[in-house]
Amino acid sequence: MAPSSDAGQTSWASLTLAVGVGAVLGAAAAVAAAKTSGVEISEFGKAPKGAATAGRLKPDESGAMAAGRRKVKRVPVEDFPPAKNDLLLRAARGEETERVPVWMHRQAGRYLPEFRELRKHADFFTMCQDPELATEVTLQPLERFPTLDAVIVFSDILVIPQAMGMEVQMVPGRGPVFPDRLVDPADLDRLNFKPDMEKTLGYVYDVVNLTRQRVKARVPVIGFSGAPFTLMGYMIEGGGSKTMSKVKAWLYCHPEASKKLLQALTDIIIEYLVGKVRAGAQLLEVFESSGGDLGPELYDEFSHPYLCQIATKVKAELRAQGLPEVPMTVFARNVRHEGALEKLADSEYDTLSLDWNILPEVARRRVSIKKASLQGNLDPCALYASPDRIRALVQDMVKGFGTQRYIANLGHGMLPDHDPEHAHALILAVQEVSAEMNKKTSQAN
Ligand SMILES: Cc1c2[nH]c(c1CCC(=O)O)Cc1[nH]c(c(CCC(=O)O)c1C)Cc1[nH]c(c(CCC(=O)O)c1C)Cc1[nH]c(c(CCC(=O)O)c1C)C2
Repeated sequence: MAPSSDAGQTSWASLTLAVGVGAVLGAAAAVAAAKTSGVEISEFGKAPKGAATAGRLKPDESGAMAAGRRKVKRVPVEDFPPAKNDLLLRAARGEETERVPVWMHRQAGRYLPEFRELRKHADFFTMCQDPELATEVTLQPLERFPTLDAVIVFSDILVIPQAMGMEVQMVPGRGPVFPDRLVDPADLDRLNFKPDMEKTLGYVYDVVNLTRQRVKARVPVIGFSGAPFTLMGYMIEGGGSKTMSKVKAWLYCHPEASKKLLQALTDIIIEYLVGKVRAGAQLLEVFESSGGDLGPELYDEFSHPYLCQIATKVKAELRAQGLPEVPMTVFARNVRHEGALEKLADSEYDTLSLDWNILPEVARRRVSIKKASLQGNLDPCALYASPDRIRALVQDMVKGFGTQRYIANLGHGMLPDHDPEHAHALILAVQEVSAEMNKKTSQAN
């Protein structure tokens, strides 16, 4: 593909700029770090022959691009020490915790000035594809909030449609855009249903592995994927959508083609997630962020079975390959119709992540503590409140969920205009309030 200078597309100039900034940011440090951290720097900045511009990569090109820039010497997963702070993993597995672990969806992102500084110079997908940059962004929240209980690897759910051959642009102020969305079932022929994971998404494995090296066992590293229906939604809508009318039209008019796509996505996601564990991920989260756009019948037919398949098959595959059997979380946003949470609790997911439209005590009543852990669910907009008010809201939330089998988080993600100090207030409040509650309970017993 020739370099393009169309409006809204990244040009060679900005790619060069991004690469240049990477060099400026990293040059001396990266060379020094390379010697100690297993990163090999190979021709950083040299675009491979025929490569697309950043953010517009085709499958083969993205692998070549990442490989052309930097190679990470991956440390085998069995050589990593376990996390010293393993509260998140214990809470997910249903083991006792002395306090509630806390992290935030989208904690590595635009509300952090240090993220925005890097983002000024680099296209979003360039950042995802550069292991040094992506690892740095992944660790930024932990550097700022040292008591945070987990890091989530910086990437995006839309790297899977890219690996299947679709073009995705991240347009500032607009979000993801697919210039050639899937219009009708004949368009499925354009997709690669069996992409070579290492070639197309090996750069994500590099970020996972490098993060695990750099986090130095302080906290667990979370890997994630979008769920099949959520990804299908972006691929057919061509970006975010309020009504989801195009993708839902597919479900009603082309159910068989829809299932063909959902199954292909499921198979890819399974392989992708297993690969993340092989690279070092210690917990996996599956984001069905668009699940609530389906009514109960559509959800039961087009989302739930694929979500379950992912958990069952990822765990079976981890066992078969002798990889660590990591806990899995599902975030089925706005899915709470009768029976839905109960069914997810019966699946192989260890944790259900909840949005803020359900009271903590109601969720805990519906999901037996014997069956699953819960994660969530503070309204992200609550972070606009004062730190004192945040603390009071956290107190209610932790009381509602209880301190065991519970992971505090937002009901969705951090927003770009959040004040990082308010995120800090959330973290500290969860940790102090829950430790205090546990102390009181043990004294009472
Ligand atoms: C920081 C960021 C991300 N994605 C996007 C950004 C902003 C990009 C920018 O700087 O322009 C674009 C980006 N990516 C997406 C969107 C559209 C949806 C949205 O606006 O929330 C945008 C703007 C699509 C996307 N991307 C993601 C989801 C699922 C979770 C959710 O519902 O929020 C979805 C739906 C997952 C995601 N995305 C990201 C992470 C990183 C790790 C972390 O959580 O800190 C994760 C887990 C990172």
